[in-house]
Amino acid sequence: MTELVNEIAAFDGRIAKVAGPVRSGKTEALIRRAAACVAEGCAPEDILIETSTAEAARLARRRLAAALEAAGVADAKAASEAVVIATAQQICLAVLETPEAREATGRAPRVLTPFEYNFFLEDMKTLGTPIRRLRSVLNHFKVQWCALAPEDEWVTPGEERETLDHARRLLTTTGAMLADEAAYLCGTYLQSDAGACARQQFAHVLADDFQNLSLAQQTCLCLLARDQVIVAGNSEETVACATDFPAPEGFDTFDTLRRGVTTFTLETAFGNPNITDFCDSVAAAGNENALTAMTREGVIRDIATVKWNTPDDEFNGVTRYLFAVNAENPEAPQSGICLVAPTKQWAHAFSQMLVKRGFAVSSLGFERLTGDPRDMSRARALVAYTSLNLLADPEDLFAWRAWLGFGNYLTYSDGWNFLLNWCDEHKKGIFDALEAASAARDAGDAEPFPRGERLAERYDAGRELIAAHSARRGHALLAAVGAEGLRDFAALSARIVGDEDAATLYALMRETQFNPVHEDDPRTVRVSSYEQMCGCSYRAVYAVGCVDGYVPARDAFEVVSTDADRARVLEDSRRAFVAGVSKASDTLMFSTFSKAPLELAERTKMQVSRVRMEAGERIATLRPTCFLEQAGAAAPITLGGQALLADMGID
Ligand SMILES: Nc1ncnc2c1ncn2[C@@H]1O[C@H](COP(=O)(O)OP(=O)(O)OP(=O)(O)O)[C@@H](O)[C@H]1O
Repeated sequence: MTELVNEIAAFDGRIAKVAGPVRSGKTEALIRRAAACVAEGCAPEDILIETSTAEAARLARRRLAAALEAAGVADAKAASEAVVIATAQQICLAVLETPEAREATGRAPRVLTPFEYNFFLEDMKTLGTPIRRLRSVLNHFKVQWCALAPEDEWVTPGEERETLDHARRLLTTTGAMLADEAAYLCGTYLQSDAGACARQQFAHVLADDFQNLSLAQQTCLCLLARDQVIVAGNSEETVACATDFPAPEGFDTFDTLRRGVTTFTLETAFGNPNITDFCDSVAAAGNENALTAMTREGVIRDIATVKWNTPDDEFNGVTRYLFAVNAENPEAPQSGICLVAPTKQWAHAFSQMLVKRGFAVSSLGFERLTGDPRDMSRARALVAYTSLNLLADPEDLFAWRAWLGFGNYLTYSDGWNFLLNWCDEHKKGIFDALEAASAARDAGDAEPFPRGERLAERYDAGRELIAAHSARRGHALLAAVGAEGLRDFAALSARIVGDEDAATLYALMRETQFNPVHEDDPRTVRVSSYEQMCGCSYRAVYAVGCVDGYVPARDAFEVVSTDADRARVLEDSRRAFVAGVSKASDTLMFSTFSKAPLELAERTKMQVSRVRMEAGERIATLRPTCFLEQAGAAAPITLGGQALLADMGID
C-alpha cells in the first residue's frame, strides 16, 4: 500500500487517475505528490491543488505543510502557503477576474448569493413565463452550462432564446453572474483563442474528489495544467458541495475517454475497520460495482445506533453523553468531535444545547442567508447584508438592484424592468436612470418611467444610508445596518476586533456565504452538514437526526414522483451519507428517535410511517435511516438512549 502511495508521489507522467474506496488515502496521495514536486524543485506557486470546499482546502494546506516537512523541504510552512489550494469555483473566478478574461467574456465575475438570486428570478418573471416553466428553463440552462455544452448547440429559438437573452441582459447590466455560469464562461474562455494565455497556468494540477465537480469544472482544471494532471476520487462519495450538478461520470470515464492515463487503485482503508466496512457495505447496497477496500488498517471499535424517544430526548441525551465523554478525556481536542446534522434546524438545536453544556461550537454548512426579501420583517439579515454591500461598494449595481426591491411583493421587478427599458431607450446607465428618477421626485415632476418615484424613494434612502454610515466601523457599523443581534451575523460579530471598515466586514460576510470554513480553534466541537464533511477527518462522528426523510431525503419516499426520481434521490442521499460518516477515524455513532409531534415531522419532512394519538396530541411514528439496515452484517449495534446514559453513569 505505502508502495503505491510512493509510486503516485513519484509519478512523473502527464496524466493519472487515483481511485479508491472511502478512506483509502486518495487525498494523501495527492498531497504527497505535491510535496514531492516541491522537493524536486518545482516552484510551489506552479502547483494547483483543487478541493471541493474551502474547508477541505484549509485542511489540505495543513496536511501539505506536514508532508513538505516530512519530505525535507527547507521552509515547509512558506512553501505550503505558496501552493495554490482552492475550490474549482474559486479557480474559475480567478481566471475570469483577469482584465483579459473580462474583456473577452464581457462579464464581471460577481456571483449572486442564493438570496440575491431571488431578485434575479423576480426580474425574470417579467417575461410572463409561468414560474414552474421558468424554473425548468433556467434549470435546463444550468445543466447545459455545467456540462460545458456550447450555447448555440442547445438554445432553441423562441422561449428559450428569449429567456436566455433576458437573463443575460439582467446580469450584464448589473455586472453580475450566476454561480453556474462561472465554470462555463471560464471553460469557454480557456478553449478560445483569447484565452490561450490563461491556459496551462500550472505545471501540476492535482484535483481531489473529482467526482464532485461539474463537467465544466473538470474541463477547466485540465485546461489549466501544463505538465501534469492527477485526479483523485470515488463516485460513491459524490456530494453536491462544489456544484449543484456533480458529474461522477467524468471521473469514472476519465481514463477511458482519454489516451495514456495511468490508473492507480488504492485498496487499503485506514481508520476503524468497522466504520470503513459499514461505509463500503452501504455503498455496495446501492451499487454492486462500488469500490470496496481489500484490507482495512486500524483499531477495531464497535459502532452503534442509539435510539431515543423524541427529538428533545435526542438533543438532551446526545449532548449529555458528549459532556460525560469529554469529562473522561478533557485533554483530547474537541475539534476532533463532529456532529453531522441533516438539517439547519437540527444543527441549530444541537449547537444551542452544546453551548448550554459549556462547549464552544464551530458550525459549518448552514450559513446561507435566508429570508423573504418581499417581507421586511423576514428580510432583516438580507437587508443588513445588502446595506453592508452598498457601504463597501456604492457602485455595486446588483447591490442596488436588491436594495431597491426589499419590502415589495414583486421586489419592484416591474419598476426595474421599466428602468432597464428607459436605459436602453436613452442609451444611459442604471445610475443615470436612478438619478433622473430622483431628480424628478425632488422637483415634483412626472416620473421618467413608471414606478420611477418608488425606486427613487428607495434609491434616496440608500444614498442616505451610505452618507450616514460610511465612516462607521466594526460593531457600530454592524449596529447601523441592523446586523447586531442577528443570528446570521453572530459569528462575524464575535470575530471582529472592532475597527473594520465596511469593505472588510462585507468581504468577511461574503466569504462566509461562498467559502465558509470552520474556526481554527481546537477547543470547538464541530457541527457540520453532510456536504461540509468533504475533505475532513474527525476522531469521532455523531450522525444525529438519523430518521428516514432526513437521511435519505423525503423525496426518496414520495409516492407522487416517479420510480426514477425516487431512486435518484435515494442514491444521492446514500452517497452523501457514506461520504459524510466515513470521515470518522475512530468512533461513529448514529442517533435516531422513534416519534415526534406530527406537525414538526410534516413541516421538516421526516418520513412518517404511522400517526397515533398520545395525550390528545397527534404523534408521528418514525423509522431509523434505511441505510443502517442496508449495511447487513456491517450494521451498527443498537442501544437505547437511557442505557447509553446509564453506562456513562448519567441517570
Ligand atoms: N499510507 C497511509 N498510512 C496510514 N494512514 C494513512 C495513509 N494514507 C492515508 N492515511 C490516513 O487515512 C485517512 C484517510 O486518508 P485520506 O483522507 O487521504 O483518504 P481519502 O481516500 O482521500 O479519504 P476520503 O474517502 O475521506 O476522501 C486519514 O486519516 C489519513 O491520515
